[in-house]
Amino acid sequence: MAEYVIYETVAVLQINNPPLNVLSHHVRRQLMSGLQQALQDTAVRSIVIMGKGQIFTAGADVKEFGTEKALSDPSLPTLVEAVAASNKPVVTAFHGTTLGGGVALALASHYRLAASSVKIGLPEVEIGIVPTCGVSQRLPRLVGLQTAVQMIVSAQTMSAQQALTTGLLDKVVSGDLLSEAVGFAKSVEVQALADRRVGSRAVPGADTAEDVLDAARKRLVRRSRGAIAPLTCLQAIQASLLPFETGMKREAELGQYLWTSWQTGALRYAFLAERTVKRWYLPGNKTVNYRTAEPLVINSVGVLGAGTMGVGITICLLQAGLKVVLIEANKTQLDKAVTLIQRSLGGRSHSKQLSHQAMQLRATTDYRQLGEVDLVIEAVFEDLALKRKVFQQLDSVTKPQAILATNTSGLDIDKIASATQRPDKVIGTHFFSPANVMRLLENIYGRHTSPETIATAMQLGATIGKVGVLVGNCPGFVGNRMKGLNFTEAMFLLEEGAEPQDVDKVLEEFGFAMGPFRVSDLAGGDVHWRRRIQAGLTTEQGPPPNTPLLYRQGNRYCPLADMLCMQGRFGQKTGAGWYRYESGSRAALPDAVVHRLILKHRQDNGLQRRNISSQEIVERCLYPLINEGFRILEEGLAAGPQDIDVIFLLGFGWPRHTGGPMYYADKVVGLGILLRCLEKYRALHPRSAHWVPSSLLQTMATQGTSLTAWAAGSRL
Ligand SMILES: CCC/C=C/C(=O)SCCNC(=O)CCNC(=O)[C@H](O)C(C)(C)COP(=O)([O-])OP(=O)([O-])OC[C@H]1O[C@@H](n2cnc3c(N)ncnc32)[C@H](O)[C@@H]1OP(=O)([O-])[O-]
Repeated sequence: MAEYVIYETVAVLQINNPPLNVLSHHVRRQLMSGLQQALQDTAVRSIVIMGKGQIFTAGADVKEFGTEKALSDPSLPTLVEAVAASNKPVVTAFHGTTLGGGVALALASHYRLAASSVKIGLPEVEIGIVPTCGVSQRLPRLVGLQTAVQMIVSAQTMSAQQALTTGLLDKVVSGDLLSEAVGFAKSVEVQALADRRVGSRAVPGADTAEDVLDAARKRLVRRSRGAIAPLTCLQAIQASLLPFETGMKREAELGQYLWTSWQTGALRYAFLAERTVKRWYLPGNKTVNYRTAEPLVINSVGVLGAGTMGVGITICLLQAGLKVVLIEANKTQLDKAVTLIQRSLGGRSHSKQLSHQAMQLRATTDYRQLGEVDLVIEAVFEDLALKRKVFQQLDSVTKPQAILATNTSGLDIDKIASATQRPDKVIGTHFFSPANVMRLLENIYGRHTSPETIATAMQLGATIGKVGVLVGNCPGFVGNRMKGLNFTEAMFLLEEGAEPQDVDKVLEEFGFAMGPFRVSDLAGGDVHWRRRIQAGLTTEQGPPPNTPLLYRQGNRYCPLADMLCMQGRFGQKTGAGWYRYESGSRAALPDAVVHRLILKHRQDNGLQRRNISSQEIVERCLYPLINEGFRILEEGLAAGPQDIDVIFLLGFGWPRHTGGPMYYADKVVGLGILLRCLEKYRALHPRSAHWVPSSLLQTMATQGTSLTAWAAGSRL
């Protein structure tokens, strides 16, 4: 609701809709009625709009979008325009965070005030909408095109000080916001309003406008990769150069265009899915869930292994204010890691000027220092025997109630847990590289993992600013199990006629930041090669004895990646992989050596080259992965499609504007079309088991059920 209080001649309207003061229908109704009351009351000479609680407002109510409530009177545009039309001065005073619709109210007001700690932002582009309600028209008039583009198109938040400098704020206050706002409102009661109305101003620096917009357009064309919201938002900003009323009409048209696009639905879904997965439960036993399981309190964490992952994990633990004991047997490696960690946390190594966070780190080669930690994250080399040995040691040196987590990217959690006397306290915490940057934490429970251990790992994820997704135990877990198929098919496409750069280009146009071959070169081809060797699919010298080159373990197999690794071409780190890299450069250059290797491979094995369309590349690379997602749901390894989608959005660079693989299949491709496509490729490639449609997909496609509707019904 919104509260209405009078302070002498000032009417204060306070939004009170905890926790985030979103501008839901009942809030808008009360704000509107408060505004009307203040306008009618002759004793009132000015109006303050502010928020109660933690923040001013998180903006429009995203959960109302698509429902009748979003349009019910007063809609947000109606409320905002009523504020703009007020003939008494309106002062908006914000604190905490002010997003979207909150900024719209502020821009329509005559004055803007904020607490010094405020963060101001326009996240609309991230949920695929234009910042309407006049934001795209008023903001450039107030702060200029350059700043408006930065705020609207890149959704960057602004500090109070920046907002003051750019002219978005009239004043930053450090005292009590309510009394400051009331005092300020009183001081402007006699001021004329005409030039305080942002809509009546001209955009400053209009002579350089085209240059600014052109530069932004070029940047966006390069970066948007199929997402339509950023360029549409830019068009709305451009309309601010027109007379205000014309610009408002254009803003509304562009807003409607985005609103009705499928991408907006996908982005809104992604926003909500990231929050839905926090409400975790065991797919096979819903009684074990975020409500019934209590996490342990974690104050100190041990990290075992100071390689790239160990360092990244340590940084995010320290950043969250936890104490960390970092263990590494190799002293040189340990020292190197400490320097990296201190540098990243802003402290200087070997000086007294270490940041407070860096001072919470104890780095040692001595395992016994783990005796007092509450939880250990093991990040040693990806080798089952090694990890089992390490867990045996951890079991003996840590206190009995400590949780033992493994940062494996696909090894069997139960096999690791069985090396200890406390399998109930063993869990997988799969971080993604770089661990201090990537927001995903794939948490994997084993057969014996206790609810308390799961709750603790999920809570730890939230503490360190990650989105934790809980999944069951299977080779590769959810992410790598699905992703592996994408690369498998990408390689088959090389056998049939494509070049690595063709496949990468199509998938980058689809929206991925990098295609599968560039990703492989970045990650290092040797990582998966070792895994294939361990799985018995290949050897360091080539195919295992008596194995056909193009078939392994009953399935079609492409040996091209193995051939590259046998030549020491591991990707960027060796200067060559699927591409070649000039010294010091990360630019992937097509390589004649790879071209000849593929050509020879085709010739040697009688593989016919044909032209492969972009559509086929998308279908071949993405549909088996999606089919595997259905299998994962069928096997009860993920609670719902949202969990899978969040893993791909946050861990694998899946383009957000498509919602994630499962949403894309359900809402963009259509389950019926997906099923027919899988069947078509199954007939063409009978030796690839991943084309066999999952029975869950078959049932849903045949019954015409929507995956998202099915999931919404089954979610806790
Ligand atoms: C200008 C023209 C038109 C206007 C357009 C707009 O304003 S568009 C809107 C522009 N605004 C945005 O895009 C808002 C973006 N929001 C954020 O960035 C963050 O929520 C935060 C920084 C405000 C708080 O972070 P935090 O980590 O403290 O909290 P958290 O993120 O975990 O969320 C807690 C709960 O609140 C829920 N919820 C949050 N916002 C909204 C909302 N607007 N609506 C409804 N619900 C919302 C969220 O789903 C979750 O619910 P659950 O799952 O528990 O049922």
